[in-house]
Amino acid sequence: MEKELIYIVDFGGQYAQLIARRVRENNVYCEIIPYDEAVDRIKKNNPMGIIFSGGPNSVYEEGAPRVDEEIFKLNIPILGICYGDQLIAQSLGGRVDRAEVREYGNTLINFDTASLIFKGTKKESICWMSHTDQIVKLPEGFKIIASSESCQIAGMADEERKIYGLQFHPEVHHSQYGKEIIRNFLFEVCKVSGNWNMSSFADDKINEIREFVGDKKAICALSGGVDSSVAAVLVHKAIKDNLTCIFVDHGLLRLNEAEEVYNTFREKFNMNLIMVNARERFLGKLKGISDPEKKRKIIGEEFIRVFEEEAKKIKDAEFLVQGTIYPDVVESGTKTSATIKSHHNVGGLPEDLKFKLIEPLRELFKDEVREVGRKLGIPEELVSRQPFPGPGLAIRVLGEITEDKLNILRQADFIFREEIKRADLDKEIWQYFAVLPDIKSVGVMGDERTYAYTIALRAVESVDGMTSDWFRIPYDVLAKASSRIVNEVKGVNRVVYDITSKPPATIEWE
Ligand SMILES: Nc1ncnc2c1ncn2[C@@H]1O[C@H](COP(=O)(O)OP(=O)(O)OP(=O)(O)O)[C@@H](O)[C@H]1O
Ligand SMILES: O=c1[nH]c(=O)c2[nH+]cn([C@@H]3O[C@H](COP(=O)(O)O)[C@@H](O)[C@H]3O)c2[nH]1
Ligand SMILES: NC(=O)CC[C@H](N)C(=O)O
Ligand SMILES: [Mg+2]
Repeated sequence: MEKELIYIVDFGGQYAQLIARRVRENNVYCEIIPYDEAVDRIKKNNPMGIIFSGGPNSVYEEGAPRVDEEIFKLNIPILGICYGDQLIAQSLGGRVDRAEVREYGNTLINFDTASLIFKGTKKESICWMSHTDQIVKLPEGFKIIASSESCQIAGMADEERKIYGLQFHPEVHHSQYGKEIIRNFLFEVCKVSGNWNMSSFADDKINEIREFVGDKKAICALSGGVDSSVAAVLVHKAIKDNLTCIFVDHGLLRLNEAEEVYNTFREKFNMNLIMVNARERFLGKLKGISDPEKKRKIIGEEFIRVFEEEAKKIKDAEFLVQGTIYPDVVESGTKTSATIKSHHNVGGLPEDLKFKLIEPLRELFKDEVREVGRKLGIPEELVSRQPFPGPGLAIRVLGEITEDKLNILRQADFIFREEIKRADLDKEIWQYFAVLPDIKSVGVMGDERTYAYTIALRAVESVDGMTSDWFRIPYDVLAKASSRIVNEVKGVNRVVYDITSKPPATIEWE
């Protein structure tokens, strides 16, 4: 069966990944590509449709991102959203200007329901807008298909050439017929059949990897977490015993984690597995370092050095498999998106990396990775495991890392996790852990003054880790955890609960 591909050209829009979601939800495979590689990749891979994302720039500014106009001559349907819409207009001879009335949020829009892209919608619909510019002159061959009170050209189309532009955002949850519009573009305009799903994703990747690796060998950075386990099983299906998994104990794991991961993998999977004790070298390199980004980069590099040493012991091990997923990539910063934090496996990689990387999950979100894992038959307890960041406790001990602080955090974290489990909340909460902020405060214990550490507890609900809210843990569970931590962990005299969503915070503290 021919693979149906949709490309999303990213102009730095906040919602580029949401567009990808919406497409995949329709059983259509898609990838997000940077605008300056768009034409080359489109010509090479011949997608059935192209979606231009929104973006923060104004198309008429100097240096604003654009695509080679050849893209409009390739005879592939295009849907432009917001910035993408404006770019189509400007590139094809229309005009874009600053709008007199800017529109943000809920806006009532009139659709021309005769247009293919609005099939099955109603004439009046609430859509989500977020723009300061607007199209003031249509390009030749286009007609208006949507208008709002202050934006006459809220939608335009050249139905013959199958080029559509929308000023509003159909990809966001709040746009009333958003899903229908995306579906119409895919099925009515691009004529996809929707034959893709997570099983075909896995099959495709397995074939691709088998071809890519040939009879060489690969090592897999295995953490025991969801992403690397799914990646390992996928690659193992492709190259069997030519894969060796390497689990690094960097001294930043949780209480008993190293043994648990090692034993689970030995028991459940029939794969080559090596555990490396690299505690001293990681902690040595991190000594005296308190800047979060520096810590992340040191860890990223040290991981690779360990993998290099291990790879030397295996003949022809040229490939490195990592369980990188899309949020790791965006948050590490791309050409168009800001660096929020350098995930060790992306932004923390050293420049002189010699391995050829295999990252089969790089385009997916966490919940999609879990779905792939289930399709591959990975046990549910592993697939639904809560995420644990590769840099481990290094980014939960704020400031300088010491053995002493790590031990305090390990014990507190263990108690918190135990109490969550006892309260039967472990399946409900997306991620939960303890943090050791670098602060001491005064307390009184047994009539004596104490001056000791504070532990912060964090628990969040999320779908994909991109946004999250703090979990409303019942007070009695918090009370129990707090009292146990202060009583059982020496060096702690205060416990606080983090009640911030993401954004504006992030899930981890560093
Ligand atoms: N201790 C480790 N040993 C070897 N590789 C690791 C280790 N920790 C992380 N990695 C590598 O870095 C990648 C990113 O780590 P990350 O924690 O995001 O993913 P994960 O552990 O696979 O899944 P999860 O997000 O569920 O914890 C992993 O997929 C894995 O390839
Ligand atoms: O592989 C990883 N390497 C990292 O460097 C890293 N930093 C954060 N995380 C995990 O990613 C999700 C989002 O985290 P943040 O809101 O803290 O950015 C959360 O689930 C975090 O635990 C990491 N995973
Ligand atoms: N959300 C967007 O794509 C915005 C596009 C453009 N920067 C505008 O303000 O109109
Ligand atoms: Mg992990």
